[in-house]
Amino acid sequence: MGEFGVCYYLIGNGSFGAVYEAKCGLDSIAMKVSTEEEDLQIEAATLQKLYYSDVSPKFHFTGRYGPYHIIGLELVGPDLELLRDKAAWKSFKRHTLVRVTYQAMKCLEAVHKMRIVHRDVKLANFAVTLPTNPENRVVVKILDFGLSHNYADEDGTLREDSRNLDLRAMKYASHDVNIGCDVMPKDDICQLSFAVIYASGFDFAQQLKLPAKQLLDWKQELIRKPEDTLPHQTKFMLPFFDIVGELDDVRPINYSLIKERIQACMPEIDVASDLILTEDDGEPLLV
Ligand SMILES: Nc1ncnc2c1ncn2[C@@H]1O[C@H](COP(=O)(O)OP(=O)(O)OP(=O)(O)O)[C@@H](O)[C@H]1O
Repeated sequence: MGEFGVCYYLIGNGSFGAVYEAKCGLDSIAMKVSTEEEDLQIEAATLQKLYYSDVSPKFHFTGRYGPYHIIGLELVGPDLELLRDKAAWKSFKRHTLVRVTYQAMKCLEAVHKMRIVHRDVKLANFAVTLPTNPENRVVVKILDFGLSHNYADEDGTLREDSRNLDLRAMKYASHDVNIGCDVMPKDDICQLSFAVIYASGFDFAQQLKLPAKQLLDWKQELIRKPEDTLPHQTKFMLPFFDIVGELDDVRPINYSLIKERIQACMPEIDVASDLILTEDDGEPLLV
């Protein structure tokens, strides 16, 4: 119990801090607490830019407590890593996977529209909203802008990141980032495609343990020949992987076409239809 009768519960742990739920009566918010001032400032500024896009938790305030920097933000529900972990066979069902991919793609589209690259796209950095309606409908939101970067000015001039982060060693980075290229929007989408493979039940953690060269080759093959490289449980999403493989840093990204391709992965359902957060044996289940 903290000041003013506020209760704090730990809900997430990160590399440099933690995320708490702060509960005061019926009101709850999330508080992200970190020792990394610059990353948190960038995150706060990015969340403010994205406030009206509705693809990230709403920004409430920033503050400081001793050595800790704090962001108060909208509390969301479970993240996709946890939901995958709780799902049977540690995989989303196909109809859930295509809807999740569609919504995650919409998040990236809104982020890129602001000339921001996220650079840390993974299941743990997407979460569903808290259900506030009787049908438990939820939407996917994108979290954690600590590594994000405003990569271009309004006139399109590319901007350097003064933090000089070396993202080459990031195992789940895209092939191009691993070989030293700057992260551009297509690399966020490529990281999303890895998250999709993981969400389909593939043991991606094991894949990441491959020697660096082998892992790099696999990523390249995924771009060149997704039909031969995709694990069997993700093959039905070939139309999506085909278009991800065609993306480059020169031509503008056609987000509508990518969303059409996600729809083509499962024509029998509407991929833009609602996700429902329900429970199975007391565990959260996304359908
Ligand atoms: N607004 C929020 N509402 C509820 N839970 C949240 C919220 N933001 C983050 N979380 C939870 O906390 C976890 C860690 O959050 P986040 O990724 O922002 O922190 P981080 O310190 O940057 O983590 P990492 O270093 O692992 O990337 C998330 O995976 C999610 O489970």
